Amino acid sequence: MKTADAATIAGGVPGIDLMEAAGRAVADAARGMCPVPCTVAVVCGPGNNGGDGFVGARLLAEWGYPVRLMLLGSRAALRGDAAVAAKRWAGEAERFDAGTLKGCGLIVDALFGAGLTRDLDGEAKAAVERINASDCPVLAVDVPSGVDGDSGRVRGVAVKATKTVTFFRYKPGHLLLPGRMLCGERVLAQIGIPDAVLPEIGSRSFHNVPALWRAGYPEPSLESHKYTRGHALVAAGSEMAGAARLASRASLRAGAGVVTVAASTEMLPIFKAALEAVIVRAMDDLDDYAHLLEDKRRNALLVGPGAGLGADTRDRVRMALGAGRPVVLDADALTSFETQPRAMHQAIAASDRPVVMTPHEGEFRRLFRQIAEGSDSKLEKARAAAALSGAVIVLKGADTVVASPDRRAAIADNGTPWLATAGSGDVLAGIVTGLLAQNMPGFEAACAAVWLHGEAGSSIGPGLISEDLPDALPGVLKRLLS
Ligand SMILES: NC(=O)C1=CN([C@@H]2O[C@H](COP(=O)(O)OP(=O)(O)OC[C@H]3O[C@@H](n4cnc5c(N)ncnc54)[C@H](OP(=O)(O)O)[C@@H]3O)[C@@H](O)[C@H]2O)[C@@H](O)CC1
Ligand SMILES: Nc1ncnc2c1ncn2[C@@H]1O[C@H](COP(=O)(O)OP(=O)(O)O)[C@@H](O)[C@H]1O
Ligand SMILES: [K+]
Repeated sequence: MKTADAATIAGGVPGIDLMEAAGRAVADAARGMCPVPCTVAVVCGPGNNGGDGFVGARLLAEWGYPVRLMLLGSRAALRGDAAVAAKRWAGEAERFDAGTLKGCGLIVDALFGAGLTRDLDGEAKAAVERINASDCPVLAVDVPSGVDGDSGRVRGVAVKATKTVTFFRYKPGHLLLPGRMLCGERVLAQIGIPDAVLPEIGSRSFHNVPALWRAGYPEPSLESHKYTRGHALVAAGSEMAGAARLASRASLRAGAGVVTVAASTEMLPIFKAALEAVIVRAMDDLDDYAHLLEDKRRNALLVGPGAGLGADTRDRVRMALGAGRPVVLDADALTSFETQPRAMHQAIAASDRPVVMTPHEGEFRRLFRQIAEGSDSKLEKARAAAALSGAVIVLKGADTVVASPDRRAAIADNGTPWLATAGSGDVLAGIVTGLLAQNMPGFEAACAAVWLHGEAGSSIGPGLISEDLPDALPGVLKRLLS
């Protein structure tokens, strides 16, 4: 945002104009929250976030709202645009104390935004605690004060907002937990920063929305046949047949033309009975898997769901990675390398095709312990793991991060807590595999799969079980592709 700001100002738009536009967006949002004028308490901090607050306060007062403005710090200490905005505010700047929020109908939190540099303590912490203790709705300017915009984490204490207005683009902290929850409803306001500044910023962080990958989404043409749409091979292993079934069905729904499930002979009847369109092949040992890999039409491989832990699964992972095809590693395929993660990274390094890993937080910690303990940012954790392993990392959860070894990373926010149900991750792994079978590049396939999985979950909602997810995909895809 500093670069965006500087480039916009260099392009001829004065900084105070940006602040005026930001303040206006805040005032508009406040008016939306309280259409009938109520007393608004605007709590301003010592930097430009406070400057936005001064502008918002002035406009609300012009519109007939009784406004009380409180300032943390002294008016004389304000600098730059914030000092200009404060000059344009004709009213008082009160000290913020226990009594000042009494009788207010709305609080505007303009304490700290992008300039938060350390944990809140002392007077700033007390101010946030007072805001949170009041039962007023809270409108946060840019980010709820105390939330780190880069990581979404709380620096000591943070405002719990009802609504947050931010500018130009969302920041990671608006999408990552707990920041996203503390934002309440999010509003994105355009304040005059042109998109032309984006190349200069060169951000590698994205919101996982279809614009990021839609252009490369595979669609069949009149000339397509099932083999041109790709052939996914799901190694089922000997445990939990349901996991591989869910993944296989999801691969088909994601558009793979053919899906083969490889399972032990004793498990075959279960698969044959449950999956009509899926080809079922016996795999009782590693030779059987090697034999299945000989057919090069099987062009995307999934190992993990229901695979079982141990040497057999590790061997299958090595064989898959050595087979010159895109590979998805999930669940037991990940945990089986808990004591020898480097062996997995080496096998990945030897593959020149995309590899996608889909760990939840627990699996991630097992594989990337140092990274998990060394950073507070889910975004940077996923990025570091992608760089270390050479795989696209899908670090799952309500704020799933997809990170590529080339440092691109995308954060999703379209899922639903109803996805927290057994087997849901197996479906996700199956969707990724189905998209890789259709030659979607690794990062894009993983982003698209996470988005589709989230949409499918959200379209079902309460009562969702994982079996529902593959069958919700046609509706989601119809909306996406039309
Ligand atoms: N960029 C843009 O395009 C636009 C940006 N705009 C707005 O500017 C905001 C960013 O403004 P900003 O950079 O002045 O930082 P801001 O968030 O006000 O905080 C800095 C002040 O807080 C202080 N401080 C920090 N941490 C602290 C702590 N823990 N406890 C106590 N104090 C602490 C810090 O003090 P210092 O570290 O210097 O001691 C400094 O005084 C941005 O969020 C948006 O709202 C818009 O106007 C539109 C255009
Ligand atoms: N609270 C939540 N909000 C949104 N999505 C969630 C939430 N909890 C879990 N999920 C998603 O559900 C899936 C669960 O996967 P996983 O933990 O591997 O489950 P399983 O092993 O049972 O299949 C992941 O895609 C994850 O992102
Ligand atoms: K704020």
